[in-house]
Amino acid sequence: MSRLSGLFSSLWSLRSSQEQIPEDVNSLLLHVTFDLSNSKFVENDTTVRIIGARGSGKTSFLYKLYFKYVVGTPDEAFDVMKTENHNVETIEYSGQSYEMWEYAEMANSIPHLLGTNIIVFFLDSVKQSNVNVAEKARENMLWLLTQYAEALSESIIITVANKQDQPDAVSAQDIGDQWMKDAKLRAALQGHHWRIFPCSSTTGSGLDAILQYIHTTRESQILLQFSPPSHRSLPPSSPLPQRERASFSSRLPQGATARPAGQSPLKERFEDVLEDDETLRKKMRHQSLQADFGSTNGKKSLSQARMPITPWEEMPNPYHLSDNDFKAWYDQQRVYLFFDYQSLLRISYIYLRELEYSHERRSEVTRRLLSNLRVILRSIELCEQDAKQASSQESDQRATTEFAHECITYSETQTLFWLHMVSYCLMKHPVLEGEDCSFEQFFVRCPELWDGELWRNYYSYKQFHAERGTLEFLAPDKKPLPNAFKSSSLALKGSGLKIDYQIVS
Ligand SMILES: Nc1nc2c(ncn2[C@@H]2O[C@H](COP(=O)(O)OP(=O)(O)OP(=O)(O)O)[C@@H](O)[C@H]2O)c(=O)[nH]1
Ligand SMILES: [Mg+2]
Repeated sequence: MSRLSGLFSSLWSLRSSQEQIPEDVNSLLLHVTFDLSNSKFVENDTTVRIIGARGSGKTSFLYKLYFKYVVGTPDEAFDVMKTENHNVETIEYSGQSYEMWEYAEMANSIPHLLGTNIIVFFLDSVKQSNVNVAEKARENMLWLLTQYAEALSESIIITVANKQDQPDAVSAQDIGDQWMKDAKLRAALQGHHWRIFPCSSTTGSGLDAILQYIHTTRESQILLQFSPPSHRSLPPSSPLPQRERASFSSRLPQGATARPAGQSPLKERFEDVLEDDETLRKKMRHQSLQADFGSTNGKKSLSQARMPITPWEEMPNPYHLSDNDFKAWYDQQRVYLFFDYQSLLRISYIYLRELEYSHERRSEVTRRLLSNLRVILRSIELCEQDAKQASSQESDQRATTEFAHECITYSETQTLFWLHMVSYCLMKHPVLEGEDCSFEQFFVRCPELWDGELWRNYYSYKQFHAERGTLEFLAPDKKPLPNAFKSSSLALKGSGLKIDYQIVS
C-alpha cells in the first residue's frame, strides 16, 4: 500500500501543479458556466473522467486497469486509500493511450468534465438496493447532464455498476431499467452514447468490456468527426404507463417457426424476406454500428464491426420509444430489446392508422407488417441465443436475465387475428379529429384489447396454436371474426371472417 499511496501522492503533486483546483469550487463553477457561452470545449481526444459516489470503487478501478495494462500484472494485489482529490494514469489500449482521471468528489471534477469526451459514472451496486442512494445517483447524473447540457453534448456516458462480485449487488440490468424508467434522466441521456456495464474493480471482471467500448465508440466518433448519431434528433419519448399486460401467446415450441411440411400457398411467400441466420446476424451488427456511430459512411468495414458488448442497451425497449420512432425502427427491421403482445397491437394500430392517409393497399401494408415482424422476432431470438451463449462462456448467469422480457413468437394466424381486432376497435372507437391519436390513448379507449385471451371467443386453443397456423392464416373455428371494415370498403363488404385470409393469400 505504501508504494501505491506514494505513487498517488507523487502523481497528485505533479498534476496539482498543472491544474490548480481552487478550494472555492462554486466560484470556479460560475466562472466556467460563464465561459460556456463563448467557447467550444475541445480537449484531448482520449481523456476519460471517472466520477461517482465515494467508496464506489473508482480508485480500485483505475489501478486495476493500471496493473493490467501498464504493468502487465493483472492479478497484483493492492490496497487503496480514500482519494484526497484526484488520481490520474495513462492506460494503453489497442494502440491508443487514454488519460484516465478519477475524482474524489463530483464538485471538484466539474471544471474538468466540461467538454470531456468520456465520462465514466461509478455506482456501488450493493448500495443501489437502497432507494435513496439509487435516487441520489440518478439525481446527480441528471443534474450534471442538464446543468451542463451544452458543454457535455458530445460526451460519451458510461455508467459502471461496480462491486458485482458481491452477492447482494443489484444487477446492471436492474439499475439500467431504473435509470430508463426515470423519464427526466432518460431524456437527458438521449442523444448521448450511453451504456451501463457490470464490473468488479477487485476481480477485474468487466474491465475489458468497458475499455473496448470506450475505444470503439471514441474511435468511431473521431472517424465521423463528431457527426451526430442518427438517433440524436429523435425527440424524447414518454414511456407507456404500466398497465395490466395480457399475454399474447406463450412461446411456441422450439422449431415452431420452421416451415411446416406441405404445400401451403404461403410457403414460398417469405423465401425472399427472411434471410438466413448468418445474414440476419450481420445485419444486426451493422445496425448496431449505425445506431452507435451514426453511419459507417464506408469508413468502418463490417469486418471491423463488433457485436455490442452489452447488446441490450443498443436495442431499445419499445416502451421507451415514441410511436414515430417505434414505427421507424420497425420499418427498418431493427431489433428491439423485446417485442411483446402490446408492441404487436401498437404496430398494428400505427400501420392501420397510416393506411387511412396513404394510397397503399391494405394487403401490401399487411404483408409488410408480417414480413417485418418475422425478421424482427427472429433477430431478437438470435440475440437471445448469442447472449446466452456468451454468458455461459463467461459463466455469468446474470447476463441471461437481460432477455427475460415477454416476447411473442411469430404466428401468422395470431398476428392477423390481432391485426383484425385492432382494425375492429379502430372502427368501434374511431380517433376523431383533434383527438390524441397516440397508441397509448387508443389502447386506453379499447377495453377489448386488454384481454389477451380474446381469441378464445373465436378459436379453439388447438386451432389458434396449430403449427400450420404459424405461416398461414387459419380461420376461426368457433365463430366468425367481427366485421372490422367500413361498409365503404366495397371489395371487402360482408366478407367479415375471411377478410384477412383474403389479404394474405
Ligand atoms: N467487493 C468489492 N469491493 C470493491 C470493489 N471496488 C472497490 N471495492 C472496495 O471498496 C472500497 C472503496 O474503494 P475505492 O476504490 O477507494 O473507492 P473510491 O470510489 O475511489 O472511493 P473514494 O476515494 O472515497 O472516492 C475499498 O475497500 C475497495 O477495496 C469491487 O468491485 N468489489
Ligand atoms: Mg478513490
